[in-house]
Amino acid sequence: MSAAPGTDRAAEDPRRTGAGIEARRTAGAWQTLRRGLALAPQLRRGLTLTLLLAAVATAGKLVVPIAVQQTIDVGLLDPDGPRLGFVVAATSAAALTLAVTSSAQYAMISRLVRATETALAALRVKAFRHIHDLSVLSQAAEQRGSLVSRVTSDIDQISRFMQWGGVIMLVSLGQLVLATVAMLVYSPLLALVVLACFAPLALVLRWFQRRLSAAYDRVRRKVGALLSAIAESVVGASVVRAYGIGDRTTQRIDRAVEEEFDATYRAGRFAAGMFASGEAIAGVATGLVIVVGVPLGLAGGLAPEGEPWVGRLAAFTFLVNLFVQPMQVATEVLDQAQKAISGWRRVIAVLDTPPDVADPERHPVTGDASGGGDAPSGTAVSVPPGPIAVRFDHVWFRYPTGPPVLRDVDLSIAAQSRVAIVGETGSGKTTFVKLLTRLMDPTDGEVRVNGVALPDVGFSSLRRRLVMVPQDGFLFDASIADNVRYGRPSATDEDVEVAFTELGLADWLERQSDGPATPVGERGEALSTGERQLVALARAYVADPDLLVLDEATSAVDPGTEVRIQRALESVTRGRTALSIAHRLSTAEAADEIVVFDAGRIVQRGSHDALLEDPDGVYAGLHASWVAGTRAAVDPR
Ligand SMILES: Nc1ncnc2c1ncn2[C@@H]1O[C@H](COP(=O)(O)OP(=O)(O)OP(=O)(O)O)[C@@H](O)[C@H]1O
Repeated sequence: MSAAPGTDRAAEDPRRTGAGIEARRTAGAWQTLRRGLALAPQLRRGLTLTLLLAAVATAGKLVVPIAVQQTIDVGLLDPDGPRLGFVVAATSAAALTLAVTSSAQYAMISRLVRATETALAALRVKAFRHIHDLSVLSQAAEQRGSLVSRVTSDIDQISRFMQWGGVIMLVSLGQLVLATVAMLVYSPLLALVVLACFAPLALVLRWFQRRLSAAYDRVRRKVGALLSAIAESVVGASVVRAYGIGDRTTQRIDRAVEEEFDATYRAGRFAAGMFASGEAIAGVATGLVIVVGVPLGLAGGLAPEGEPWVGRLAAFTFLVNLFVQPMQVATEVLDQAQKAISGWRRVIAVLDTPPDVADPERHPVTGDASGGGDAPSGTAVSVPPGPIAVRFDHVWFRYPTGPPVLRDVDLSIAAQSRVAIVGETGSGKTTFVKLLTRLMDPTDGEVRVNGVALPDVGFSSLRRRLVMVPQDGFLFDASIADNVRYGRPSATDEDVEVAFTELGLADWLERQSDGPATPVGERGEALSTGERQLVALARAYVADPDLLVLDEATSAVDPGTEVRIQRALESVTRGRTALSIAHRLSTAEAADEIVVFDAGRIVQRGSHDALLEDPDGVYAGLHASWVAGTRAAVDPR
């Protein structure tokens, strides 16, 4: 053996370890935003025009206060009497400006929505494809499920911020600056009064926002708990009924509903408090503006000597409102910005995790499995045509968390031979076939098909020529025919029926209520375990691979179905290289060769009869227990 078998390339890769992912999660906000923008270039497209429109929309906010001031001071309170012509001109100009700025706002928001949705849709596709590629080694199926939901909610968070928070942030900031400048121009003293009122509000809002943020976190946790309580009770409905634990399950759901209600109500109260205090302080500030402004105006402190000041005071009350709005939303927007940045961080961390098993068609085999590279590399090859021969060249494998489970497996399998893989539970059989079908890559050594190393083979060629029928033969919630078509999407109804006939299952198919169109239910629940296997075999048959890998189901089926499965297996493996993980004596007996695994090593190889000649061998032991098991099944006494 050339390299230390305990060295797991995947597990040692710093990009894939927990520490590596954690480091990326704590990357700085600026760095994260830059990476985020690089990953979603559509966000930057046309951004200059969008920002310009935002500036126009924000400037428009000053139209009303200025129009009010001009109408009163210049139009109505002119020393020579009201100038109605000016009032009409001023209000018309204001209306026109408002129409322009509202259109600018509409255009800005729709541009922003289009840019973010396009970018985030592309990001979603990229992230989900990548999660799919992360495959079996580092994650169990459930972990992948939670990764999918995490990425979904992270991207939603980013989208919410980009479309709502981002706009508000831009407009609010501009609004705050404009309102402050306008107030300072009209009256620096009154402006100071307003600023003094809002200083404590900033503190109050910060306090509310902290609590609100914690309260919303709690709501999210409670919603999660509620969903999992409901999902568990639905998925495990049969166990709940079988053990009569319906009451306990209902109580758990009731409790979860109550806690979710409490959390939401509490968060709602904080939000109400936050907005109410903003409104209250705006009211106080407006009151103070009047209280301080009127004497100030009367004393000539609001306008130059001889000029009217009432309009300025009225305009001030509008400016206070313009000033308070950004203050009210600022903390919430900042909170959203934080969440969006941490969402970006997590999505980037997922995208930066190199796939355990990279498709050379999509991820170049240059050692740079950066995860983002979708460019065709041109290095992918196809499995050479003809029947498939397999070579395991001193293969070692260990899962990231444990000791080696395959040890120096060195094996050649001739094309078109039928091989049964046998061994005690946990001896490494499933791991062996996962390496053959490239669900995982060896820690050390190499697997080749027709002389080509598996990592060089493009997935499209690999999946066409090598098919694995897993133990549970997963069925989708569709008809029997549609499930079979997953093996070859172009298969016609006739092809499907021919497949069942060829496998000796025509009579079974006919007996189904609606023939090939019979729905199988969720996960195939409307069929028995054995029947699900029959459909899975028909699916493998229409896929017409050159190498078929079967993980035989361990669950017992009735003798009639057992005979059908054996017959179907016999047909489906004919003329192909076939490897079966055999849990049944009959499968082992029918094989051309049996490979016996024990504690990760191949300990015996040969035909059934030859292997039985060694009474102390592992195979003889397995055989004895099969025979005993079969006898017990026939005669349960
Ligand atoms: N995802 C995993 N992570 C860590 N260890 C694993 C994982 N999958 C399997 N193992 C371990 O690898 C060893 C071999 O497992 P494998 O599933 O290949 O055995 P098997 O011979 O197919 O068993 P069975 O007949 O029960 O299916 C076992 O010790 C198992 O605990």
